[in-house]
Amino acid sequence: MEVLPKLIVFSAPSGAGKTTLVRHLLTKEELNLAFSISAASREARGGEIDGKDYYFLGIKEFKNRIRANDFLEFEEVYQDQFYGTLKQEVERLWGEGKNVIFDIDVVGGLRLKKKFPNRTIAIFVKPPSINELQIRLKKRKTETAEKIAMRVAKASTEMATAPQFDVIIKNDDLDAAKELAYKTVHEFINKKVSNDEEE
Ligand SMILES: Nc1nc2c(ncn2[C@@H]2O[C@H](COP(=O)(O)OP(=O)(O)O)[C@@H](O)[C@H]2O)c(=O)[nH]1
Ligand SMILES: Nc1ncnc2c1ncn2[C@@H]1O[C@H](COP(=O)(O)OP(=O)(O)O)[C@@H](O)[C@H]1O
Repeated sequence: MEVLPKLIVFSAPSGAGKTTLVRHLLTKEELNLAFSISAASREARGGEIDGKDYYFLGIKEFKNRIRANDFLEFEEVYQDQFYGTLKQEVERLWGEGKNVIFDIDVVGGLRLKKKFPNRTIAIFVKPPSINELQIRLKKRKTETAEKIAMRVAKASTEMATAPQFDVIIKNDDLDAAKELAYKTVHEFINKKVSNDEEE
């Protein structure tokens, strides 16, 4: 048993606070984390940088990469909007000796856990209520009313997957959620686990 680089997965309905928690953990050098940059089928929007925010592949290239079996996991998260984790991204970060942290949807998160059961901790971020999700998304001002409605509509199905995760962090009081996230991740990355890469 060794202390191998790990996968730290944060999944949640949109607006629950996973990006906020992931960003907080990335500031903690002792956790030795690197963010997994996902591939997206859409083009970059203003201000977004290819290879930093996402690898913006475009739909044609994304589908080619699916056919080439280049993804560890991918999902059509919203209609015609594909997101996925490229195998080479995780290999790149593990090659640097980093623990890889993911901000991905619930289906993708559970898929990674199944692929690497020992090396992954799957964390579900639970909002106080679905109503609160809507309030947070409105306040965030990054989505149109239509997009918010689409995300909120999906939230109940996503909430139902929570029991399948290793840990549920309720994000009501943000400081308490940050503290629990830190403690959970710190403990897991120092744990000795057997290699399950082939499973
Ligand atoms: N399965 C999967 N989901 C992802 C991945 N990357 C991002 N997502 C999810 O896709 C959804 C859309 O992301 P979001 O940042 O809200 O949308 P954006 O405005 O297109 O960047 C969120 O639920 C993310 O967690 C990935 O690599 N795999
Ligand atoms: N505990 C909290 N209380 C109030 N607002 C929060 C809390 N956690 C996050 N937020 C805010 O809610 C919005 C959604 O959080 P974000 O991290 O972007 O969620 P996600 O990545 O899950 O979509 C952001 O504007 C964030 O600042």
